[in-house]
Amino acid sequence: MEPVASARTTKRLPLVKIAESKLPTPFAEFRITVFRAADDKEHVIVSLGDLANGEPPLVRVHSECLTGDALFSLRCDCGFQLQSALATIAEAGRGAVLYLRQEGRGIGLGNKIRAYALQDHGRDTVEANHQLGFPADAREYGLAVDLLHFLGVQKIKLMTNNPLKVDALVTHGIEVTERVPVQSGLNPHNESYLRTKADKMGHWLTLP
Ligand SMILES: Nc1nc2c(ncn2[C@@H]2O[C@H](COP(=O)(O)OP(=O)(O)OP(=O)(O)O)[C@@H](O)[C@H]2O)c(=O)[nH]1
Ligand SMILES: [Zn+2]
Repeated sequence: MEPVASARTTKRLPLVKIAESKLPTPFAEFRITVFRAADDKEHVIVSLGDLANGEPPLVRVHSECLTGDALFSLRCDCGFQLQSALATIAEAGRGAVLYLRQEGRGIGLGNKIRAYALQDHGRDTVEANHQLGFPADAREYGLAVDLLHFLGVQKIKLMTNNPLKVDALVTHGIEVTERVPVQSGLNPHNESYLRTKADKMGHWLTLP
C-alpha cells in the first residue's frame, strides 16, 4: 500500500491507496480506486478517461448517503444526483466521482436517522441537526483535495448545487473553472427538504 498524500497536504495524515480495478456500470466502464484516510474510513474514486491532461475534468464530490445511494430513499436527491453524475461523466468520456464517507453531512447514519425522526415531527433538516447538537453541515473537504492531487488534477468542472462545496475547494487551492448544476430527483417526499436547502443553506436550486 502506497501513501499518496503530497507535501502540500502534510498537515493531514497520509492517504493510503488500497486497491484499484475496473468498475463496469450501466453508464460506462469506470475505474474504482479505494483509499484509507486519517479518519480510518475507506473513500472511493470512480473515474473515467485521462484526467491529468490539463483540461479541467467533470468532478462530482459526493457525500455518502446509504439511504439515497443504495436504498432508493425518496427523502433526498442523493441517489438521483449520483446516477446523473455518472451518466454525465460517461457521456463526456472523462471525469470522476469522489465518493466520500461523510454520511449524514458528516454526523453518521444513526444520527441522520435521528434527524429524520425529528423531521417526521415537523423540524426541517437544519433545525433537526441543531436540536441534536450538531452544526447544519459537519463536512470538510481536505480529503477531496488530497484525492484530486492523487489524480493529478488542479482545475475542475464541479458538479454541485452547494456553494459551500465550491468555496471549500477553492479555499484549498482547487480552481473551479465551471459549476455544473446537478438538479434531479425532485419528488413530493423531498420537496420541502430541497426548499430548506435552497432557503437556509443557499443551494442553487430552482424549485416550483
Ligand atoms: N444530517 C442530515 N444529513 C442529511 C439529510 N438528508 C441528507 N443528508 C446527507 O447529506 C449529504 C448530501 O448532502 P446534500 O446537501 O444533499 O448535497 P451536497 O452534497 O451538500 O450538495 P450537492 O453537491 O449540490 O449535492 C449526504 O451525506 C446525506 O446522507 C438530513 O436530513 N440530515
Ligand atoms: Zn441523501
